[in-house]
Amino acid sequence: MITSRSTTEPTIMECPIGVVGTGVMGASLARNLERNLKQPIAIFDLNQEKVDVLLAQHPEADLRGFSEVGEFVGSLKHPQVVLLMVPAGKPVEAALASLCAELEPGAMVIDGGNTHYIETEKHIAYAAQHGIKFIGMGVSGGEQGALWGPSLMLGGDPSVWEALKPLLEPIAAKAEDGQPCVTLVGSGASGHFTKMVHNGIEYADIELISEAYTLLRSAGLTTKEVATELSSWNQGKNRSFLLESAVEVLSVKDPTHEGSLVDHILDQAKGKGTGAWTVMAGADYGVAVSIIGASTFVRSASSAVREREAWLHPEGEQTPRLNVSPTTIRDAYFTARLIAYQQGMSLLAAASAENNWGINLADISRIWRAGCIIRAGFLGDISAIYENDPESASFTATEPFRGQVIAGMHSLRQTVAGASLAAIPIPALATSLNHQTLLETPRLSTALVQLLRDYFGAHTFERTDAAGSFHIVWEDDRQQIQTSS
Ligand SMILES: NC(=O)C1=CN([C@@H]2O[C@H](COP(=O)(O)OP(=O)(O)OC[C@H]3O[C@@H](n4cnc5c(N)ncnc54)[C@H](OP(=O)(O)O)[C@@H]3O)[C@@H](O)[C@H]2O)C=CC1
Ligand SMILES: O=C(CO)[C@H](O)[C@H](O)COP(=O)(O)O
Repeated sequence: MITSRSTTEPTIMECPIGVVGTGVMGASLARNLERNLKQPIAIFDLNQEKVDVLLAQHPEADLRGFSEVGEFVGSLKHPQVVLLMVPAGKPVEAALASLCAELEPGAMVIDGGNTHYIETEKHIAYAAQHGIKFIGMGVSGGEQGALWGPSLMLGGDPSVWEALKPLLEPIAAKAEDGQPCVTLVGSGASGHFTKMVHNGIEYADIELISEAYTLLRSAGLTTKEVATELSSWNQGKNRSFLLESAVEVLSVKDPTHEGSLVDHILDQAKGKGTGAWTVMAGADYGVAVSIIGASTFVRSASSAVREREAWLHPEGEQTPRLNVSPTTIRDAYFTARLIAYQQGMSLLAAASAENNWGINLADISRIWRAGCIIRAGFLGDISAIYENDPESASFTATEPFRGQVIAGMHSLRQTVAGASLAAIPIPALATSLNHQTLLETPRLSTALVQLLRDYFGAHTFERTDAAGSFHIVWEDDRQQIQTSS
């Protein structure tokens, strides 16, 4: 059944793209596509009511609604292009299976949801059996971004990008220089991997801002004053969407009680999985994403209600007093934020090398300049560093960031020390300090780690003065033997 309000005639091969899933993101993206492509857009949802509501609420948009997959597919121009905006997991599998039965070989199915990249690899193989290209595409920007300009991270081959460019560039966010925030980030599942890492950085920055808020409150500022302080931080290259969002949410008064809304919010955060996936990917690829880890586990620890109750401090909710200035907290936050972005970039580089995805970090930082949740004023400078040196080991070790990190480390140290003495938990700031200190330390405690592993498990060790692997015959004469050259 066709439920389009825009036409009484059946829609056959008129739509350049169809959207499956008309929830928060799908509805906004369908409207964005219609507004920018100025062509009818097909929409389909298992929940017919959602389609009807969308059509009723937006009579100005030429959206063609369908309740039957065959008719939905029949409304698409060739090559057929479908954008899936359904929850990850079973809904993607179910939607893909029903589409593969209807679409013609050569069709393209884009999954714009937050699907785990390993699942994406399976979907690519499944669709290929039907001659269909499955494309994992990270979409960031939330509901408003989807409507007015998201950042889009596409994974696939160059022919897919050529075909989809005319559909995606018009709907993507535009950076200050007018460039659209969409690109082919690499092959295979790299689009979804990139979005996952984006969300990992999002977890870290949200936690760092939240810790800075707590510290500023402990330093004696009211919530209103914290909002003003954060607003003063949100300038020039330091500005970011998340800082701007913090200023906005901290300025909201509680609708039912005295004071700020934030004072009446339960201090137990949850997540939908992308932060944890980033931590697991870090472990898989051997990249320290420790700040993202700390930020993910804060949410778990905050929600461990029984354990927290068992340890609750007798002084209850008294705010500890912190003797660190707002300027020092600001510089600590700016420094930790750069270190967190670097961890995400390092993970992208490692996974790309391992999978031959061909991810270009300059392009990724370029398309994160607008539209996405982690957009920030300094991403243009990060992009320039990777443009100049695609193999750069670390943008933070390169100017202008190197000088900023060196200058900011003292503030980060003062802040972490002050918070520790005042018994204020700041896992993300503390982890940033430790991670950066580790990178700057000429000789680490991991020498003893090597030796202990060899002692109990004959895992061998490497030496500073000779190549190859060695083992000590611990239980005998403690001779050193070379196990490989
Ligand atoms: N919300 C956000 O800010 C962002 C979300 N994302 C990701 O985008 C994806 C979609 O998110 P969102 O729009 O928030 O989700 P919603 O739950 O709001 O919308 C999903 C819609 O898809 C429908 N649906 C489920 N299964 C099928 C199917 N097999 N065929 C057709 N329609 C189906 C659902 O119907 P029903 O209601 O009956 O279940 C629902 O209407 C997720 O992967 C999410 O993680 C990405 C970026 C930001
Ligand atoms: O994808 C997004 C933004 O780009 C979502 O906002 C993000 O996934 C929220 O994650 P969580 O609910 O786990 O905090």
